[in-house]
Amino acid sequence: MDITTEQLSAGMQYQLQIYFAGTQNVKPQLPVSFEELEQKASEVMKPEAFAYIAGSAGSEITTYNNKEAFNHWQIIPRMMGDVSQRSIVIELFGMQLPTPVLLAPVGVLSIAHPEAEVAVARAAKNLRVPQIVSTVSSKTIEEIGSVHGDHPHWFQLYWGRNNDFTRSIINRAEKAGYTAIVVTLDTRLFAWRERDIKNAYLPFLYNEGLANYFTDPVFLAEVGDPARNKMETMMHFANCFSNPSSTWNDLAVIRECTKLPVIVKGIQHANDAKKSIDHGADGIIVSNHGGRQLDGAIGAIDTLAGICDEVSDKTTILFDSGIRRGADVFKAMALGAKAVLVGRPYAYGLALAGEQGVKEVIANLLADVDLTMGLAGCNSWKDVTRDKLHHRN
Ligand SMILES: Cc1cc2nc3c(=O)[nH]c(=O)nc-3n(C[C@H](O)[C@H](O)[C@H](O)COP(=O)(O)O)c2cc1C
Ligand SMILES: CC(C)CC(=O)C(=O)O
Repeated sequence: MDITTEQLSAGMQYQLQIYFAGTQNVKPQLPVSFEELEQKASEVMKPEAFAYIAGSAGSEITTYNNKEAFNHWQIIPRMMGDVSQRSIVIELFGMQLPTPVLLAPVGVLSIAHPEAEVAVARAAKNLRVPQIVSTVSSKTIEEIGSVHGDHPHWFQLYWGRNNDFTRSIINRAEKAGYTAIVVTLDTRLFAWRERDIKNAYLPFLYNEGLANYFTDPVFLAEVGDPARNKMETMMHFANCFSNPSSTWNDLAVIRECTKLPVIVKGIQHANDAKKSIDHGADGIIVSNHGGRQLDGAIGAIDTLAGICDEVSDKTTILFDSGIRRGADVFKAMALGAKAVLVGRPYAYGLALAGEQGVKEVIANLLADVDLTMGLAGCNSWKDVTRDKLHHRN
């Protein structure tokens, strides 16, 4: 009997196409493993731009902990269930999405590729994966939003002292079709990043990542011509970018600005998860910013179980920081996440091959997710439960 492609799983079909291309001497364009991808990106990018993306806070132990912590959780596979009809579809904020992966907000992407977030948007739309667009994107939220059209795209807010700017930028995001607002809480201070300090490199000082500020009526009304006085412009940017004196009660400002779901990013403790719910957030992203903010922090995946135990019946929980492979996605979902975000891997894909590079990196990850689910003996995320994991300790 011939095996039809319909009988093959998505992940296997994808993999067989790669092997088949190999018989014609066509090899994948990009390295498949994250470690080789990162290495290759380091060879083609400007050293200071690569260091900005790859780097983390201080000794970079938090990024190491993120990776290591995934090894604390080990998958216990089950045999001989029928896993021929798998689905990695999820539901998120009333929306059906074909996969559990979202593209994390990654700012200043013009340091990786001239088409920056616009190339990412094209790839995301093609793969039907939502993109979360950063306030400090290199292209404007309107340019990126117009690529997406009806395809889901969310806006990530850097929330500073200037409430008029906050209202203005949320309003622009709503008009440009963004369907959720992600408020990042772990970046109220800019971390001590040794690689960037050594290189004396901060992309904003080269106008990278300022597209949304330089097109915002509130920002422009205060600054006038941004080229006129660079120092003054930077002071206004800092004012709009962060506010270390804000407290939970201030979340009301954002809640009052929008009817869209508000999701807070950077939660690492169950009590903060509870606070965010009490103050009107519709969801949380358990994240330590990929290790880029607090040096010496706990590996992000190790905080997920406790947070899910406390609040998963009250809110929607997403996860990021260190997702590199299908097994990482499986573990986060088994611990209780409803979806995951991926950061650096797609930034490297972008640096190496633009839109096509982002597509390849994410398509590889999705095939791996599908195969991991099947090999673990699961058909859908309903089957991916805590009892499929063993905690090594
Ligand atoms: C170069 C770079 C820029 C980032 N910019 C933002 C940003 O603008 N807003 C934000 O909330 N998070 C930002 N992040 C953090 C990501 O959203 C995400 O939390 C992190 O990259 C996940 O970890 P991973 O890179 O290990 O996948 C950035 C991360 C990187 C690597
Ligand atoms: C302005 C920054 C803090 C952007 C960012 O989130 C990052 O570099 O991690």
